Amino acid sequence: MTQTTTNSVCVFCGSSPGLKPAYMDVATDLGRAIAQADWTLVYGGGAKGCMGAVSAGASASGGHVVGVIPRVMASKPMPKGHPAAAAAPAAASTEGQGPVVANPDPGAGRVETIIVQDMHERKALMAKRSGLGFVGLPGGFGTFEEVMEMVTWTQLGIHRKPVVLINVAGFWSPVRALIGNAVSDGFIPGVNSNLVSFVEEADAQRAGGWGKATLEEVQRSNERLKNRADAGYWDWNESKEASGQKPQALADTSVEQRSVDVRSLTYAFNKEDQNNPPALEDCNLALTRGSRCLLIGANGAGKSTLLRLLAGKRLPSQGSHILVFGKDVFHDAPRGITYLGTEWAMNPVVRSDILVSTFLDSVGGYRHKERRDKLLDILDVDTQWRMHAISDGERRRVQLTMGLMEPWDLLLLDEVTVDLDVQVRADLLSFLTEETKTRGATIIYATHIFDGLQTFPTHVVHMRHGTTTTGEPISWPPSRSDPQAASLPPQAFDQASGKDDSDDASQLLSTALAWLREDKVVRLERERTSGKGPTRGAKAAQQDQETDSERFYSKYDYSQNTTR
Ligand SMILES: Nc1ncnc2c1ncn2[C@@H]1O[C@H](COP(=O)(O)OP(=O)(O)OP(=O)(O)O)[C@@H](O)[C@H]1O
Repeated sequence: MTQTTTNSVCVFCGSSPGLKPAYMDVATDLGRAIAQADWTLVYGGGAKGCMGAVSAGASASGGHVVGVIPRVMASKPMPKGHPAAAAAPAAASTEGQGPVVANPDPGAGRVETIIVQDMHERKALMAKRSGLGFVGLPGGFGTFEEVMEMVTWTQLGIHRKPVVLINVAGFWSPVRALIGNAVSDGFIPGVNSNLVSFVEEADAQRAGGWGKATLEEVQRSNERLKNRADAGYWDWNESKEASGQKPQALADTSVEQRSVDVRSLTYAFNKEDQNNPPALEDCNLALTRGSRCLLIGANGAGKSTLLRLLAGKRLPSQGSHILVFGKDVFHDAPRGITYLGTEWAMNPVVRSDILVSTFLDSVGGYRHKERRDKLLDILDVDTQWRMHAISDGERRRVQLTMGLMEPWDLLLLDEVTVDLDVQVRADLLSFLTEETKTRGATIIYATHIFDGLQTFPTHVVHMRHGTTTTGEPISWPPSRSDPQAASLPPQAFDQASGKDDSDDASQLLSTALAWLREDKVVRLERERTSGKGPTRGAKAAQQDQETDSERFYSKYDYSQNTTR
């Protein structure tokens, strides 16, 4: 059974416009309460009706909002017959100008959109991202179906999370009556009737609002379920293991079995600076021993920052949780973590006139002769080179020999293969794969170069704007039975990938390309809705005032008179 521990709650509700003000007010209040409690709101990604109100309520109060929306809804105008199309027949869906939720009021919060292929993937992902449980506001068929399926999954043992229905204006009373009928006629065991609970007007008055009362009920029901030994009929992981499939999630492995366990990780370079968002926010990453995980993300997505935090080089914000082999990396660092980053080559010491053999011995090469010699062969290093008189690629090979000589249990690689020639890179990747298979070592590798990597990773993680986009890493090669795979673009499953401008693209490269394009669209949309306009590119530059340097150089621009 899988259980995510982050404080997040998933809200199902209607997205039709023109709903009763009472419903809209409750939705707004719920969003606000979620933000104030510092929980993440996971919802269906719509901008109208209760959906729009709950997300606007949360983001206006500075909350973190995650919208999950199928691609077709995110990119097409409202179809005929949809209540929203009747309200504004000429307008394209605001759920969808581009693959981004057009939240009408992004407020101070962080609105994030995850595009999925279909409704099934949406539901699976929302279920996964909901840490504490599900809340049902008034809605139509879609809402009925979603809340009932989430209850069914708890009854079946697929997850263990409560459903709380907000009974504003008695909207859900018929459902309560229906459950009562099903219990008395023997369709639902009596003990399971409270898998669904209801928040009433009196609860709202007592708690000081519908939102607060609902959050209290979610917590109460969550605790109740946690302590119920008999909740859930079957063990789904057991049945997957029996059929030879890998268990889907790591959440059930003990902390000691995991090599890496990052939960709700947040980090700001400058905590005082309120204008800049943290470099990392709500990152989650859990791996078992022997995993090879690729971090994929655009420049500035937060890959290096995450790797440095994992290496214990920086102190994460309070409430963050980084364990490596069950130990806190900053306060109780475990042995066996090796971090190799690009900054090493900038250090003047490694550019001084020193013999490579002396250099390697100075960092303990003599203690690991066998591994050192193996690496000297793989990386094709001449021990008679002098560090100040070698190429960047050669210096990188020395760094890798040095860093990999001592056996490591967790290797954090930050783009250090960038200047290796293809043969050395391929041999190195084989060596690393072997290390994970024979010694159970774990590797996390951030790179922008995907050539020859298609078969390397066991997992991939997408980082977008400082956060991981899935609660757990996505298994690679991808499998449709992995719930995390819902956030992969279709190219990931396309054996004949390579149809776009990346000629000979592997599925991995096509996936990375699709993700990064989507990330850019999300960023541009976020900039547009924030009212700040573009912050990068020519348009942003045009908005800048003429600078002092521009004035200076235009005055003394001798290049105009120079013959080229
Ligand atoms: N020393 C620093 N001080 C302040 N902000 C920083 C610092 N280093 C990085 N950042 C910011 O943190 C964010 C994440 O940077 P990071 O280096 O982790 O990204 P990355 O994904 O590794 O990018 P790249 O692919 O370019 O290496 C960026 O927005 C960056 O501007």
